Amino acid sequence: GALVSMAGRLMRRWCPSLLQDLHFPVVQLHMSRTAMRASEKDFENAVNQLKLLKKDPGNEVKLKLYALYKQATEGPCNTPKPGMLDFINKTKWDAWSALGSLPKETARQNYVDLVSSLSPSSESSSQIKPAAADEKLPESENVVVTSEGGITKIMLNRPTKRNAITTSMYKEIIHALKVASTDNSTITVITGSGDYYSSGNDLTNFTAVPPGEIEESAKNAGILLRDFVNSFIDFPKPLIAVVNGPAVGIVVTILGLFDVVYASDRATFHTPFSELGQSPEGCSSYTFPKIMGPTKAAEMLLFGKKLTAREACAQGLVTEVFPESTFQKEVWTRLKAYAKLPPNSLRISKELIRSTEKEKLHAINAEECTVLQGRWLSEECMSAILNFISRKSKL
Ligand SMILES: CCCCC/C=C/C(=O)SCCNC(=O)CCNC(=O)[C@H](O)C(C)(C)COP(=O)(O)OP(=O)(O)OC[C@H]1O[C@@H](n2cnc3c(N)ncnc32)[C@H](O)[C@@H]1OP(=O)(O)O
Repeated sequence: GALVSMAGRLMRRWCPSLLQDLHFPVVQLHMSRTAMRASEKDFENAVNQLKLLKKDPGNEVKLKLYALYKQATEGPCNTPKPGMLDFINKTKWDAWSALGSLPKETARQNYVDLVSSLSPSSESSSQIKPAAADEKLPESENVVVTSEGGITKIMLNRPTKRNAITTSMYKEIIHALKVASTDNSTITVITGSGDYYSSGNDLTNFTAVPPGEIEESAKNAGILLRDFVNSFIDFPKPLIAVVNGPAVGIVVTILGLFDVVYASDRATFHTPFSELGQSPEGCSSYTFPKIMGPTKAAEMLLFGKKLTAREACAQGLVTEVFPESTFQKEVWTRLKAYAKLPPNSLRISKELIRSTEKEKLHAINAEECTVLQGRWLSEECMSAILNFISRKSKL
């Protein structure tokens, strides 16, 4: 005990030197610039962007940046572990080593994402604006965004297609979340219009691709998916899913990134990835086993077991189930009360609950997108999608 407390005191005393030390990667990166590939341009920009930060991001973030930088430029940590009393180098070594075999490309991307989350626009939005008159946000036909009474509601509005999400809808949702993260609202809600919550990815997203552009298109879809999921990982306010009906694919997998999930007893939860020749996304390969245990998660993610709302609630994926007849009334009454809570307190509490996982989630998201990109080019996936289009298969 005495040794630990002495170590703590020394660590606190040595903190300034830890901070200085962590600037090291920036310098080293510039020395090795010529060795970079074109795809590393973003990484280089991120390093430059970091130097423009006005606010010190704190030791914890600097340590993460250090570890990601080392992983991105040198790969997994295989240097000898510094001695017990070499606190600073041991802390840095631990952070780098904790990234395990994270691919260099993923580390680079995570570094870029982390720096972008620290950018001046994020800095200035760390405080919620004082309450002002309720405002109407720009609307599109398929993603309808409204803001009223402290609640920003993002509604998937393509009921004739079971609210399947098109490429432009992904972009609209990303934009809506970005706006909601700094608007006057206290909480943000995602829901669907009509009978379905959403049937997930619009399977025709992949069918309008000219031959010869398939790989490029899979790459772009991977980037879009990564950005989409990142916007949920980073969303700073309480995020609530109001699952009004059946939910399929991506809209189910990202539920692990929501703070609260309310479901009608008519809702079902289905992740048919194997059937589609695909693999899990939305960080579900990590969040589902964590939420429901590995064997229940495997039944859903590997074998596409469809859960009823009550089963999903018993597994911890859903917070509470309401009878369809009173679903909207009960849920919205509750949400209106929650939206009256102090917004800054909610945001700070969410940060406490979620911050320790953020970096890991970004890494998992990047990895899942890389794997999926490969899956989309596979024979298994292409024929599953063609089967759906030609109506030979329905879930
Ligand atoms: C950036 C890329 C990210 C990729 C990662 C995401 C992965 C996923 O989300 S995987 C999950 C994909 N979703 C599906 O596989 C669902 C496919 N849909 C169905 O199986 C069924 O449509 C149903 C069970 C959801 C509903 O069945 P039913 O009530 O009988 O309705 P219909 O099948 O007649 O559908 C009505 C209408 O809607 C169209 N539609 C439904 N879902 C989709 C979809 N996911 N993609 C494209 N279109 C969809 C369906 O084609 C019908 O259209 P019309 O024939 O024009 O009426």
